[in-house]
Formats: sequence, C-alpha cells, structure tokens
Amino acid sequence: MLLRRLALTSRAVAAEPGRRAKTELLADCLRELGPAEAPSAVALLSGESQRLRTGLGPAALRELPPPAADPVLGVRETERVLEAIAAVHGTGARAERHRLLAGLFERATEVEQSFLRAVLVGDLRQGALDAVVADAVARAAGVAAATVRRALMFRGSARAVAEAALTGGEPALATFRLEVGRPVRPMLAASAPDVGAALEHLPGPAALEWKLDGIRVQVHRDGGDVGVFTRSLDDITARVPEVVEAALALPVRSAVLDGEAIALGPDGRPRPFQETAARTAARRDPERLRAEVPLSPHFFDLLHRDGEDLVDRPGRERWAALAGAVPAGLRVARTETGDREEALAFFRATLARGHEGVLVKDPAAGYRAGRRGAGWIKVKPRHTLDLVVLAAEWGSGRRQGFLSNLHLGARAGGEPGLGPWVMLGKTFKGLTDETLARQTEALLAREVERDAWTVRVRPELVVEIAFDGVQRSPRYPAGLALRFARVVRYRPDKSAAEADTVATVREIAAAEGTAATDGVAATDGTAAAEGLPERTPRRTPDRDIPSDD
Ligand SMILES: Nc1ncnc2c1ncn2[C@@H]1O[C@H](COP(=O)(O)OP(=O)(O)OP(=O)(O)O)[C@@H](O)[C@H]1O
Repeated sequence: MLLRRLALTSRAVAAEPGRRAKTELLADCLRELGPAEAPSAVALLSGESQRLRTGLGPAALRELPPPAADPVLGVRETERVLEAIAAVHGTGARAERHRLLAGLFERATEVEQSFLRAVLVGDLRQGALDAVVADAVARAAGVAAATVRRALMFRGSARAVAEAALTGGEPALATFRLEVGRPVRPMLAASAPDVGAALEHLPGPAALEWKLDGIRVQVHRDGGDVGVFTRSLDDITARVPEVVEAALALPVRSAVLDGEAIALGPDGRPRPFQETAARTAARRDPERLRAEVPLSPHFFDLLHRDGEDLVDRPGRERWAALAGAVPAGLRVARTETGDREEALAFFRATLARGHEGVLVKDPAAGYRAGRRGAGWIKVKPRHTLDLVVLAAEWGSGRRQGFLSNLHLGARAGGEPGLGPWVMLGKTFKGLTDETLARQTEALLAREVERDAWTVRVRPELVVEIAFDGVQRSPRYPAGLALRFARVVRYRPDKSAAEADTVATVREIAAAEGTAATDGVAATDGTAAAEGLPERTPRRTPDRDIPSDD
C-alpha cells in the first residue's frame, strides 16, 4: 500500500478535532493496510518514530530533493529505509544518512514529503497521538481498546502490539504480560487544583500519599538480579547502587516495585530536586556521588511478588502486599480517608515536611499505564504546567548571546480552531546561568527559523513552569495567558506529546474563578486564592508578558 494513503490520513487526522473521528479515520487506514503493513504505519505514527529518527537536523531536511510527481513509495518500504538510516554509524555516517534520506525524498510526493518531515522531527501534530493510535489499532483488529492498552503497558513497542492485535487478536495480545526484568509503562496521575476537588473525583474514601519530588524508579528484582528503570523506561541500575541494595535486602524472591528515589537531608526533608536529578543523570562514579548525596528509595506500589502478578488487584490489596514486602521506612507515608478536613490536614502536614504535594488515589483501582481513568490524582500547592518551548528570544545585557525569553506552548489537545501548539506566555524567569547556557545550546540544535530577535524551534523541549494564575488575554490564541510564569526546571524525561493541554489550563482558570467563593484554594494556601486578574487587576497584560527587550 502506498505511503500516500497514510500521509493523507495523517493530514486528515490532524485536521479533525474529535477524538472518536480521528480514531475512525486511522482505523480505516490500518484496515486497508492490513496486518503486513499496518504495524509499519503504527511505528511511523507513534512515538516509535523516535527510534526511526535519522539524527539529521533541520538544515539537512532543507537540502532534500523536490517532490516526485507520482506516488510510488510503500509504507513498509519507508519504515525500512528509516530504520536503515538510523542504523548508520561510524565515520561518514552523516553523509551516508543524508544520501539514503535524499533517495527516499526523491521518490516521495509533496504530501508524502511533508508527512516524512513530521515523522522525522517528531511533529505529527495529531494530539494525544499514542492514545488515538492504540484505539485505532483496537478498532481495526476488532478487539477491546483496553486489551491493546494493557499490552502496550507491558511492552513499550506499539509496532509489536499492533502486529499481535492484527494477526492474532485477543489471544495474541493476552500473551503480553508483566515480565520481571522488562519495565512496564508507568501509571500516571491526573491533577486537581485542590484536595477537595480530587476527593470529588473519586467514588469512595481515598488514599492520600506523600508526593515526593524525586525521580520515579521502577525496580525489578529476580533473585539476585536487580534492574532500576526511570519514568521513561531508561535503565539507571548502575547509577543508583543504594536502590539496588535496598531491593536485594527485601524478603522476596522476585518483585516489581514502583516508587520514587530522593535525596533527603539529615532532618528527613528533601534536598533540592537538582541534587537528586544530578545523581540519576550522572553516568560516572556512582559510589563517590552516593557518598556525597545518598538517595533513598520510597516505594508506593507493588506490581509483582514471588511469581504472582498484582497489576489487576485493587490499590488497597497492592498496598497491603507492599507493606508485607517492604519495611515502613522504605514506603511513602499514606492515609485513607473520605473526610475532607482529615485529607486537608494530611495535605498540610505533608507540605510542612517539605514535600511537593499529595497523591490522592482510588483504593479500588487497578494499576493502569498512563493517565487514563484518573485512579491517581495529584494535588500541589502551587500551579505548575509542563509546557513546550516553541521559540526563544535573544537576551540582552548580561544575557546577551544567550537564548533567554522562552515562548511557552501547551498542546491544543484537539481543540478546534487552534494550531497543534497554543502559546500561553513567555518567561525568562527562574533560569540560572548554567540553564541559560544549556538551553541556548539545546534550542539552537532544534532551530527551525529565525529573525533578528527570535529563534523558532522544533517543539521538543518540555519545561516545567510555575505561575501564579491564569488571566484572560486577547493577545494569545486561546484567550488565556499565564501570570508570573517562571521556569522550575527542564523535564528531559518527558516528550512533547506528554505536555499539558489547553484544557488543563482552562480547568485551572475555572477553578480560580470559584476559589474565592468555596474557600478551598484559600485554605490550601494556593496562589489560586488570589482570583482571576480581571477581578483583582494587579498588572497590565502587557507588563505581565515579560520580555528581555
Ligand atoms: N506517592 C506517590 N505515588 C505516585 N507517584 C508519586 C508519589 N510520590 C511522588 N510521585 C511522583 O509523582 C508523579 C505523579 O505525577 P505524574 O504522573 O503527573 O508525573 P509527572 O508529570 O512526572 O509529575 P510531576 O511533574 O508533577 O512530578 C509520578 O510520576 C512520581 O514520579
């Protein structure tokens, strides 16, 4: 089947706002492609295109041959060429990669070329694409979406899951199981503006746990073998010997644990996040670094113990199993309550100990990859969003020569009338000199175009932004802008597809609108208690959008 079919579908999916309609369009295309070629299409569309990246920058993409008049490229063939390009290494690799890519582009029509460019820079503008692809695979294969998602949780490769679904249906998908030693996609949390709102989302009493601001660790132990994996499933076993030792000391033969590793001070309060991050990022000298900044693991879930899978068990049972396998000092603090006042007291006590916030969890929910289902809800005292850097302005004065003022975008998430990325504001606040230098380098590597002041970049870098509120602003595409935005940190463990959506920002704005009347935000001490700016104007919109100029 011609690549043209997939490229046109991809374009139609991007233009279609409705999630269900997106899924239909893609499912039709996958059905037509059939079991032999649909897995290649899934690999091209999904995050796996990462694996197919050629390592060639935008300059190389500009120097490619003009489009062919007639479509000749096949889907499988295209995947093979991209795989071959990604596999080229050693001296002369750059030239060889470029030669292969030029050969591919030479044979691609205009619509195919633009699809390929999007695949290569990871910019397939389709919003929540992984979820749409998973649902479309289910539909094309005639299996339940939950079965596909479950298989994806156990096996990162969407291609492998698509192949199994389309050739062997439910029975083939059922063979994807938790395997000790192979990391599973982690369960993630939705967020709520305050504890009361989080409790309302859950059917009955909730469990509240400390939200530790460390690094997510998934620990697999099989006898004397231990593997430690991050949120993005990178293997960091060699960097965290103390986590390995803690796992080996547990009274189990095999286990899969989920938790957070964090550097704590002698008083038990968290040390600055950067210290934990530096530990898990450093490849060298783990023993020396360990002596300087020891990490302690704190587990909050148990997915497997001694041959028994617990993934589908309710949270309460998994927690009981965890308590039976892991000593209290290595577990996160937790309470169960349906009472709002009690929950608030736990939240305040957690913050008083220096932690970031709480996780409000449904004790009846199974462990499910991703954010779907909202069995876990996080509540933090301040607003933060994970946004994508769309462009940056050159700094002035002390920051001359550095890209400083960041243009911040949320995912449109399929909202009609908006592009794929929705700009919400700019900031140069919160950047240390070191971050400034690093971000300049990282942004220039992603340059798409520039004028005298601004460099527009590929939307790939995710940055965590704190802000004081959301204000109405006709100058921004969603009619909303962030107040007093500042950089908390870059999030190299997140991809742009995981950035927050405009819908989340609208929810925050809506919650702020009610904060002054229901009083919850005020008692939590959140900035939201200040209310929307048009009710309590403090600065003009112009001055709220800081610029280095
Ligand atoms: N008790 C806990 N239960 C679950 N996750 C926890 C807990 N304590 C800390 N965490 C961390 O909080 C995260 C939950 O929030 P989420 O799933 O949204 O991930 P995130 O986007 O990395 O969150 P954030 O940026 O707010 O830390 C987990 O990924 C984990 O790293």
